[in-house]
Parts: sequence; structure tokens; C-alpha cells
Amino acid sequence: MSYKILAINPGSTSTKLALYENEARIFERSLPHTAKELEPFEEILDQFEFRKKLILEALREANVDLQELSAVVGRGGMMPNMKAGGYVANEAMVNTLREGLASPHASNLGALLARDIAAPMGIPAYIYDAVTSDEMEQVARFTGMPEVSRKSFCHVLNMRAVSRKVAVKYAKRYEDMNILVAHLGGGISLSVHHKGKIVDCIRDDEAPFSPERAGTIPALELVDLCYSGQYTRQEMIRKFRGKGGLKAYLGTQDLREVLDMSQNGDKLAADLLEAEVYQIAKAVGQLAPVLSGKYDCIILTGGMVYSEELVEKIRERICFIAPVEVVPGEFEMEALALGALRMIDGQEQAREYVHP
Ligand SMILES: Nc1ncnc2c1ncn2[C@@H]1O[C@H](COP(=O)(O)OP(=O)(O)O)[C@@H](O)[C@H]1O
Ligand SMILES: CCCC(=O)OP(=O)(O)O
Repeated sequence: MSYKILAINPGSTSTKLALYENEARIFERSLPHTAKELEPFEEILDQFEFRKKLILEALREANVDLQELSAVVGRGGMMPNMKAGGYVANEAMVNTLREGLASPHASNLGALLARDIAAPMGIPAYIYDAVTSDEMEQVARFTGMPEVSRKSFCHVLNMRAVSRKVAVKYAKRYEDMNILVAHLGGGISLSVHHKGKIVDCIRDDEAPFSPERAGTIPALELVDLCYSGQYTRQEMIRKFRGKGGLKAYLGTQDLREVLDMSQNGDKLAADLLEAEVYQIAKAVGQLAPVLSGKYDCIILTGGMVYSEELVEKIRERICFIAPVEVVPGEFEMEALALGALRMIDGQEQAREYVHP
């Protein structure tokens, strides 16, 4: 049986598309969106028609016949009430998104776009491994402020996809392994996978600073900054996500440029790289006791991991915990398509989303 799956991954600066025929990718396209193009949209959900039009144009240009599709799958957004795995992009999910119950992120458009493109074709629309998939243990949820409880929030889609790849190398099932994953992309998050479940994580707002995110900031100084009258709430969020990290110090979120700057004698760039390595290693160490140090492996993944220099410096500091596996880049499009394929052919049951 042959299935054609369209995968849609809306990111903050692009919408990625891929068409899969069973396990084989037959088309892939990244549609970049400039800050200027997105500026007129007050809310992320307002970008829906703009992105949909670009997607349909790109598919038309590539002669993709929508009638041949078997399903459409979008990146899962930030909805509450999610577990890992696949969901039907149903009406309850649309209502949750439209009512603003999901934390703002471009990935929230995934379900809406998938459903809208699938509906006229009479084919299923799914999302897979949403960012907010939450299977955390109770012990991991407490903070010292009763008003704030920790919720799971990480790069679930890529983390579970690379874990499955590494499981093949170890000739084991992902569901039988204990894995610590550090996703080191434009944003950084880390997670602990205990026999197929993410039982704890370090979210991007608790993490090391990243190319474009501030990461953990000492809380009292952050409070002072918020109340300084210098910044609006939106500006503070942008300082944290989008304009933080390497970008805030050096004006670029491109790690390759920062590596070059450091090699050419820029002291700040060199210091930041050292601090980046140090913080990433510390975050791995912070998660080591979650499974009492009993990990099959630690996986480093994401775009930053293309840098051998960075990887070797991190490895040196964390290899005492468990073997380190390096999987550069991200596999989100493949993970979306293969997830949808498992749901279509019945290997995996798609969950029905319930409005919170
Ligand atoms: N070959 C490379 N060497 C070093 N850094 C790289 C390389 N390729 C990408 N990066 C860096 O990875 C980061 C982006 O990671 P990526 O996983 O692509 O991000 P996103 O989270 O935006 O998908 C950027 O800082 C980029 O400069
Ligand atoms: C940390 C959760 C997911 C996320 O922030 O994704 P991007 O780095 O792709 O924006």
C-alpha cells in the first residue's frame, strides 16, 4: 500500500514542507518569512492565511496534486493536555488554539494548517509529538512558588526521532532505553527519556543560553528588569526568545559566525563559546540524577552539533555520565511524516484531543 503524506512545520522564521511517499521523501521546501513580512500580524494565528497561501503556491509550483494525498500532518503546538505521540487535529484542538489557550508559538499553526488543507480532500489531519507533550513525573513538577508548577516543554519531535534512530544503533527498542537528550538548535532544551516517556526536561526558559534565547536568568534580577519600566511585556519576551543569547551579545545567532569571530581573536566570542559549553554540560549534569545516572547514552542533537569543536568540548565534560551519541541537525519533517504513516496504517493509535 502506498501513502502520500504532506508534513507542515511552521517555525518562527519559516514554514517547512515535505512530501513523503511511505518512508521516502519526494519533495521538501523551506519557505522563509522575513520579519517585515510577519510584522503586520499582531498575533501568530493571524499569519494563518498568509502561510496557507504560500504553502499552496509552493505545492502547485512543485506539481504536487493534493488529490493524491493520504493525510496532512502539522507540527504540534503548545496546547495544554497533550501526551507524546500523534493526535487527530480535531475541532477541540482548533477551539483550544482559537481561544488562545496555547502559549504563543508558530507551531500552533501546524494543526490549523493541516486541518484546513486536509478537509476539502476528505483525508485525516494529524499533529505529532507536540512541544507541550507532558508525561513528567509528579516529583518534577514542584517549584518553590505554589502559583507556578513546572510543565513539560521541549523539542519533543526531534528528541524522540533521534532517540529512535540511536535505539536502532544500540539494537534496542526506544521504549526499552534510558536516554538523556540535549537539543542544541536556535533554542536549547534537554529531556530525560525513561523507557519511551519524557519524565523530566529542562525547558528553553530554564536552559543554557542558546544562539537566540536568553535561557535561565537569575530570578530577582529578571523581576527588576520587568518592573524597570524600560520594556513592555512583549519586549521582555523577545529579549528572552528571539533576541537573547549569542544574538544579544554579538548581534548574530549563527554559531558559525561566532566560531569564526572567536578564531579571529574576538575575546567576547571566545568567552561566550566557553560559557555555552560550560552551561550545556552543567544542564546535562543537572539531569543525570533523574535516572540515578543509569543512562544507555546521552544524545547531542540540533544545528549547533555540526560544530565538532563545540561537541568535543561538551563531550569532555559529560562523558563520565554515559556514552555520548552525536546526531547533528534535526529530523522533524521525517518524524512528522513517519508518525502520520504509523497512524494511517494502524501501527499507532491517533489520540483524540480533549478541550481542557
Ligand atoms: N555547520 C554548522 N556548524 C556550526 N553551527 C551550525 C552549523 N549549521 C548550523 N549551525 C548552527 O545551528 C544553529 C541553528 O540550529 P537549528 O537546529 O538549525 O535551529 P532551529 O532551532 O532554528 O531549527 C544556528 O546557530 C546555526 O548557526
Ligand atoms: C523548546 C520548545 C520548542 C521550541 O522552542 O522550538 P523552536 O526552537 O523550533 O522554536
